[in-house]
Formats: sequence, C-alpha cells, structure tokens
Amino acid sequence: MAPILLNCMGNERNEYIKYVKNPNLETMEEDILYHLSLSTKTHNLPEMFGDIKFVCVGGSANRMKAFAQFIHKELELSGNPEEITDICEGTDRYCMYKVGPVLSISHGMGVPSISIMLHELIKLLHHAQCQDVVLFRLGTSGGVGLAPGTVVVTEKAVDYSFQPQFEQVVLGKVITRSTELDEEVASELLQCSSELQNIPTVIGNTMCTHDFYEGQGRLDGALCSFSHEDKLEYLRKAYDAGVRNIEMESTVFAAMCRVCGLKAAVVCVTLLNRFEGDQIKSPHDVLVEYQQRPQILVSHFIKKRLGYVV
Ligand SMILES: O=P(O)(O)O[C@H]1O[C@H](CO)[C@@H](O)[C@H]1O
Ligand SMILES: O=c1cc[nH]c(=O)[nH]1
Repeated sequence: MAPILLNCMGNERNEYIKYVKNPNLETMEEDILYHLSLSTKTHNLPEMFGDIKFVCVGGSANRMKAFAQFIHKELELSGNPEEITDICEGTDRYCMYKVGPVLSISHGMGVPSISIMLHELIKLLHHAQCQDVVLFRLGTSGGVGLAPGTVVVTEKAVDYSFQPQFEQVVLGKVITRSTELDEEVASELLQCSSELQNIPTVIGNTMCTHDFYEGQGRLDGALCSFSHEDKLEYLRKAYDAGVRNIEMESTVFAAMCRVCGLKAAVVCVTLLNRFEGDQIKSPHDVLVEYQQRPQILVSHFIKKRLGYVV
C-alpha cells in the first residue's frame, strides 16, 4: 500500500511525487523557500501552483515578465495581461509570474544564481504536487558559426571541455552529474520551428561557462591572457565538438532537472557570431526581437501540447 503523506497544508495525499531527491525534506515541519519568498506554512502551494504544466526560466526579470504577458495573450486567458503580479515581490532576487498552467521565472546570470532558484523551484513543484511538468530555459547566447538571431535548441549541454557533464563541489568533493536533456521535447521543438516563419532554428550542443568574458574566450574583458589566434582555435575546437552556442546556465539546469526526473529543454537565441567578434553591437530593437524568438517557439510548443493548435 502506498504510504499516506501529509501535503504542505496538512491534507492527505497518497503517493510520493519524486521531483525532490532529499529525504530530509520529509522530516521538516516547514520548508521556507527563502529566495522565492514562499513557505509551506504561509502559502497553500498546491492551490497556488498545483496546475502548473510548463515552467519557463530565463536570466532577465523583464524578459520573463514580457513572456508571461505574451503567453497570457497567446492562451487567450481572461484578465488584463498588463496587470499580472510578481508572486515573488517579497524578494528582489527573482521574479515569478503564473499564467494559467505556465510559470515564468527569472534566474539571474550564471550557475550559482540559477541553481539556487532551481532548488527552490523544484521543491515548490514537489510541495504543490505538480505532475508531468516540462521546463524550458529561454535564453540568449553567443553563436558559434551561426548567423545572429538563430535559435539553438540544445542537444547536449556541455562544459568548457565539451563534455556533457556538470561538476558541483559538495563537502569539498567534486560530484559529476550528466546533463542529458529530453530528446522528445527537443525534437518536438524542432518540429514547432518548422511550422513557424522567421524563427531560424538549429539543434546543436550548448557550451556553458562560468564567465562571459575570459570564460567564453572574449578578447574585450578587463583581463585577457590569450591571443586572437588562441581564441579562434578554441572556438574551432568547440565547433568541431558540435557546439553551436555559448551561455552560462545550461549544464546545471540540465543536470538538476535530469536528477529530479523533470523533462527539460534549453532554447537560446544567438546575439552574435563569436567567430566574427565579441561585442554585441546589434541595435536594441533588433536584440529585443531576437529575444522574442525562443518565446514564440516555446509558446507554439505549449499551445500544441494544450490543443490550441494542431
Ligand atoms: O539571456 P540569459 O538568459 O541571461 O542568458 C545569457 O545571458 C547572460 C549573459 O549576458 C548569461 O546569463 C547567459 O547565459
Ligand atoms: O555571447 C554571449 C551572449 C549572450 N550570453 C552569453 O553568455 N554569451
């Protein structure tokens, strides 16, 4: 017989939801999701979030608010999309908007920032007893041999040595986790891109770095310890290993979702071709339009899954 558990508001539920992999959580009276400004005691998480089916994350708070407003219109939901409220307004670390079955959350820049958000988000999905959730990272990136504005659906999220792995230091020891993403979701996204106009999309490997400048082989940081030739050689090696774009969160995103049994995809637009330069020179309106491309693609995916389009 399945064990009887109490959910976060004290009601019975009779099956384990396996999104978290931490037995300590079961013994805690209250779980405070500090950086999201939510808690199992002060919020009815199943009521607030139990119907979530899609979670979209991205670095910038403005982008994730714009995405929430966009998906609100696309799903033709009632209410004014301009009036959606930030669920995490009690903190300025992250923003979070819920639009029907879609949650849109910002994660800031880099692995430490997204990983804190993911710990609390995954616990939130667990406490809310969400089922069959798909996560997307909607980001920007530097292209490797691609025209600016190309959307890359990540096949493998790889580290600086082009390996599909994420290394985390735990109690002074390095733990290595696989960064495999969901193949079915990636191929469904590619199919979606073929049904849309003006969303040039490729599938390829995404390299995740811990820095935007030296870590991505840029010559224009405050520090630079290598030559133009060294940079091009590294980018050529990356290209030969299947890397088509570079960003700063994909490996930990893929690794944490995978361990927790959550289907996930990474969809990033390229802002420049790194073989041609380091500075992002496109005008603001062009960059805004580029950033909408992953949103349009993922919105199409969501609408297809929900039966809005066939
Ligand atoms: O556009 P976002 O989602 O922030 O992603 C990319 O942009 C930031 C660097 O400018 C890094 O966080 C990188 O991963
Ligand atoms: O070159 C780029 C552009 C956006 N984000 C990155 O991490 N790198």
